[in-house]
Amino acid sequence: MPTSHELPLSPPKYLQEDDITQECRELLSSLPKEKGWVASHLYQYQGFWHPSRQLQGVLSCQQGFQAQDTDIHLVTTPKSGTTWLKAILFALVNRAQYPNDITSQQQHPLHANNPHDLVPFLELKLYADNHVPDLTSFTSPRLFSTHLPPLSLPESIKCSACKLVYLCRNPKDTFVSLWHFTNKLRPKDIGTNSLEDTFDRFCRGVSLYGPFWDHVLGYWKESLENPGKILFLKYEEMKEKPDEHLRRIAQFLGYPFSPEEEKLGLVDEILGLCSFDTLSKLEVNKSGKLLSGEENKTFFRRGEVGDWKNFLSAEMEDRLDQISEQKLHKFGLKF
Ligand SMILES: Nc1ncnc2c1ncn2[C@@H]1O[C@H](COP(=O)(O)OS(=O)(=O)O)[C@@H](OP(=O)(O)O)[C@H]1O
Repeated sequence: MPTSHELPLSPPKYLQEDDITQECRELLSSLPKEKGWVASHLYQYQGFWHPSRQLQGVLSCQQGFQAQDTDIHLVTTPKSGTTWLKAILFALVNRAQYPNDITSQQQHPLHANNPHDLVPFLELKLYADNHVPDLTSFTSPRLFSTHLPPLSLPESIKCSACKLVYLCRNPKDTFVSLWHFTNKLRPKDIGTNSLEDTFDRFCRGVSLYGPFWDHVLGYWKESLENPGKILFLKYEEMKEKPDEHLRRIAQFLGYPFSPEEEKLGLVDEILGLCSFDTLSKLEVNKSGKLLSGEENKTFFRRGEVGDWKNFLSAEMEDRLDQISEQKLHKFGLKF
């Protein structure tokens, strides 16, 4: 018998693929399947690619989640700045609750909690592992997050008056960020994915919640049709004029800054608290972990626009530009 210290460590939750229901198992066996970036496989469900554990969360939240009219949902493509916008939305919406803490920036919940713990993903946290979450402790407005494409959102999100803030990022930086992130999540003994191989899969749409272009286009069209429900944002624009965008988000959500708050410099306070520099240096984000096993530090890498230039060849750049042109330009969407 091995002693406890000789037992192999169980893999982090995001790599566990057994904890799924019979219903999900049957569904998986009927779906198109490709090699995964981190977990063994990705499955194509409702047109988008998911690892099995994630798909279980998708099914559970589609079946169980009941939206409320006052809910706020942050919807993003993976690696588009979700962590940043989670922090911003949390600080914005809860600013009356922590007024002095924003100013002193000492006791604010963002100092002790990773943004993913404050604004949980529906399918990756709350409904993961076929869990039925108790949401009674969430006070209005409830803040949730998801990477789901429009078609896969729980019906009640589509039907209720809740608001959606959508964030995406140019596909080149998105891919480079995703490549680094998924390589960090892979167990050491299986090694890293090559840039070329994963690039090809990204271009073919076979990536987490991919095809990237279908995701972005779906929400772009929805936001044009229903601008009061969906606010469409780009990481690059947020980086360029963060204060302007924070005011836009506040207005859209019905939490505009008052003249007094403007005078107090609250916009800059929130942006400072949620900046890459501040968040990435906090102890919780240097050494903490999410319940699902990802280390908090994996969500902070460089936080810049244009880092793709350090990784992609001219041919890769061309290929991504061509796909974007072909798929997005005729709809008036450019990166
Ligand atoms: N505060 C802040 N400001 C600006 N940018 C930030 C911030 N926090 C995280 N990041 C950068 O966002 C990238 C991670 O994307 P996500 O947070 O969307 O990841 S995830 O989808 O939630 O896994 C990743 O981008 P890259 O650095 O290009 O990899 C992070 O570094």
